[in-house]
Amino acid sequence: MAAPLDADALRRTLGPPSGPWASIDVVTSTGSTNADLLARATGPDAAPDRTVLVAEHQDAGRGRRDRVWEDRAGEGLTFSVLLRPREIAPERWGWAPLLAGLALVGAVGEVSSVPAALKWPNDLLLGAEPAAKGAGILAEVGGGDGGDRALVIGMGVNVATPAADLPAGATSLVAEGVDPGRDVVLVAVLRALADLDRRWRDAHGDVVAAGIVDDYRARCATLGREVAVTLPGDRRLEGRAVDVDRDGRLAVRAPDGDTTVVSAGDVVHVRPAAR
Ligand SMILES: Nc1ncnc2c1ncn2[C@@H]1O[C@H](COP(=O)(O)OP(=O)(O)OP(=O)(O)O)[C@@H](O)[C@H]1O
Ligand SMILES: O=C(O)CCCC[C@@H]1SC[C@@H]2NC(=O)N[C@@H]21
Repeated sequence: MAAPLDADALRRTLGPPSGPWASIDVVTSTGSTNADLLARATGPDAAPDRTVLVAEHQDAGRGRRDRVWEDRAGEGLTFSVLLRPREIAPERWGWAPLLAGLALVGAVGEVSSVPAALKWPNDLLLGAEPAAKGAGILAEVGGGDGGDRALVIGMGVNVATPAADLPAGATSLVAEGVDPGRDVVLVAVLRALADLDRRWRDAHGDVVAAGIVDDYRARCATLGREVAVTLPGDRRLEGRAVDVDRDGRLAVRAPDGDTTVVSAGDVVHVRPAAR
């Protein structure tokens, strides 16, 4: 097992006092860091804007649609951030997982030369083609409808997990031949995410004006590909992924030219279309 993450060292590295992050805590084990921060979204001890919670291990890590997120203590990086972007109307918060994806892809590029790209809506792909899933993102909204509403963005990154311990279809930085250290990856992600969050808030959530949509399109491996999108009720949509729009939705053009736009919250699966 790699060295445990040291919260004091992380705070020091991010600068006084922890850069833009209000607090950074590391726990040895928990169910889910997303669940923990959602529980602290509201109430007398509500977590402040820009709270970070890292777990060495989660025993109930979850992905989209209540899927399981697997990690092995000391090998993966599992953490969540709680944001209260009051400058942005909650209708625009759907960009959160895409923003986090941009932070991940930027951070991996900074700490390694492993090819990294985004699979819309919430996966980071690592390695040469065919790339595999190296990280996943789960964004959830907590708190009430009022001023205590909060965004919780969780990320699971396969850093030091050996290939043999990974679930099918997954990879890790170590499996791709580099071991930058979980602390180094975490600091790079938190710096990148803080920058993107600042740009997002400064633009009041206008991702076009902030240049965030263009950045996302440039890193999105889904665009230009033939995809099969499964929607609730076993509905299926096949065609070429042609755009990610200002609301973070994917536009899919069917062979007959009809274009359908799908939201991240609606999709069950996005897979390469069978040829
Ligand atoms: N450590 C891990 N690394 C990579 N993948 C994981 C890990 N733990 C769980 N998974 C996979 O991630 C899935 C959840 O992610 P998501 O809901 O994005 O589905 P997906 O399989 O990545 O996407 P899609 O079905 O659209 O291809 C889980 O069902 C599981 O298969
Ligand atoms: O691939 C997915 O569907 C998303 C996976 C998200 C996993 C992270 S690990 C930290 C945070 N806590 C959780 O329970 N899930 C997210």
